[in-house]
Amino acid sequence: MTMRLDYLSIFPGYFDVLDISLLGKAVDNGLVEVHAHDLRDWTHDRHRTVDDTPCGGGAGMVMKPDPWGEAFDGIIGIEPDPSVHVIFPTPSGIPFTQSAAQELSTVERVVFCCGRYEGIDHRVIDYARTMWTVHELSLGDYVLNGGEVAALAITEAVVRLIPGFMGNPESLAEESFSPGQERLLEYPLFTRPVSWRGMDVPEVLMSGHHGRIAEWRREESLLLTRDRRPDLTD
Ligand SMILES: Nc1ncccc1[N+](=O)[O-]
Repeated sequence: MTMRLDYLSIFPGYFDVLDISLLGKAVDNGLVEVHAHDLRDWTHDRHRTVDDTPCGGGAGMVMKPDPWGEAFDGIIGIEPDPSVHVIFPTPSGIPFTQSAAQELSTVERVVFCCGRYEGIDHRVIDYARTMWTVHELSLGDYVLNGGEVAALAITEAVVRLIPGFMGNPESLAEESFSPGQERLLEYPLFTRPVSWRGMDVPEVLMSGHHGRIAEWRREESLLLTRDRRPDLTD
């Protein structure tokens, strides 16, 4: 299965980065197909206007609905299709989690709508909900200037879970937030040299005793999670 990813933005250049590293490899081996679109291509005035002042007053500008609607018609189509997943990255969205990434890694088509300014006219989201499966997702409680960086982060979290993407699927099993791992943070990792600037790799890891190593790692995960993310332990 090839996943098709579309990105709608007034800064489509943000998505050139998808041509490099693992994501580039996924594109090369046909696991994903990436299309970035400039929202201004669906404007008709000389200034290629995509925003206007907010109804009801208030600071900043709001993205007009018309370009989005025409872009949707051109990129996705005019027929409802719940198999298309449309993602609006927004600080007012549902927190994006590894389980959401897991679910999205199985869909065939994802369209990222990257808002700028103060946001997108709400009717765009309401319209999208009548047509496709819509996700308003937040990466965290902070404000970025637009949805592009969040769309890249969500893309990376999702694409790396597509079967066949990672060389060694084993490496996915033990990560933080992996299903079946309970919800524990990953234990500290070490590699050679065994001694580095006066600091040694914990002896247990060099013992070859797999039971004790597993026990040490679980204990470290529990301590770390309790200390940094007590919310995950309840
Ligand atoms: N935090 C955010 N700020 C702006 C746009 C999107 C965001 N987010 O978390 O997805």
